[in-house]
Amino acid sequence: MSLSLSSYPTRFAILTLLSATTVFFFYKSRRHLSKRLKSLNPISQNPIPKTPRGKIFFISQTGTSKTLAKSLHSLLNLNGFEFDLVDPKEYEPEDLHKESFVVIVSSTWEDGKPPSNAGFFVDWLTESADDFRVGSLLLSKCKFAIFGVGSGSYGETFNAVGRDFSKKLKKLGGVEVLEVCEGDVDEGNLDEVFGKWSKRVVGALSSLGENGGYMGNGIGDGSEDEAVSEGDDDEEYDDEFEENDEESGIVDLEDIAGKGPSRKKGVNDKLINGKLNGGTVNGEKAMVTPVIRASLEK
Ligand SMILES: Cc1cc2nc3c(=O)[nH]c(=O)nc-3n(C[C@H](O)[C@H](O)[C@H](O)COP(=O)(O)O)c2cc1C
Repeated sequence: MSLSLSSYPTRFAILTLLSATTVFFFYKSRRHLSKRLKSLNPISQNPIPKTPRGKIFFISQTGTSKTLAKSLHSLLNLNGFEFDLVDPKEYEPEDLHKESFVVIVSSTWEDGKPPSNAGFFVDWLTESADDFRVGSLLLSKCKFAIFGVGSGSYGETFNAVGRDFSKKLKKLGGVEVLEVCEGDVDEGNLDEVFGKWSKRVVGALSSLGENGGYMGNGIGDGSEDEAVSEGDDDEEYDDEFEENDEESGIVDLEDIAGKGPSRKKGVNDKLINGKLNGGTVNGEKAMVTPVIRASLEK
């Protein structure tokens, strides 16, 4: 049977073939175009991960530390560093491991204890730091600096809380970027000491920004003149950062890291067995240890 171009079936077959080819190439070119557009716009595919804003915690009974923390907050904002001023009472310490930079301004009270707004925060840190299974990498992404407010007349417990914070955060892997600064209300120069220390915080943040250790939008280049907006103090800031002390003693870190004691209701509510219910034991708020929590979430 001979095929003639003029025959109806042949024309129909050619037309069908042409249509199918056109549809195929149209589809292919659209896919190619959309792929190209995506590759030209990498942000839509790989959004830049959001680094959490820094946190300034004020731990204060009568407001002194809170006032100082507020002034540091203004100074950091003025220098382009994004920080939140936080009352630890309102903070979930379980989120600490997500923080990139934490500043604590804390006073010390009777018997070297912290003010009441830090009760849970301190208990959480103590439990976590004392539990060898939590490990020393829990806060390894968190850099921190501490300013203590106390009175020298209390002798051994002078600024005990600030020093204790430093020890516990370091034990959990936090990286202390400045030595604890111990302000003494009895000396009459607390504001001045705090002002100098604040400048060193700005300097440290500027240096970290350059090294990619902190993703604020700091405008300084690490020099004190540029980083600090007021004052004429020429004290050098200390930008030596302590290396993360990676001590061993970690048991099943994957299960436990980032899971210190929690006050999140959902977690506490899961503990039943007649012991814990609604996050309380005999009417008191329950502390869930990392170990209990890890086994709950398995
Ligand atoms: C009852 C009492 C106990 C104190 N105990 C200590 C202490 O043990 N160690 C210390 O360094 N300062 C101690 N202080 C001093 C406070 O830390 C100081 O007054 C500080 O300015 C309070 O800051 P705040 O208002 O931020 O809480 C104590 C003060 C009072 C009134």
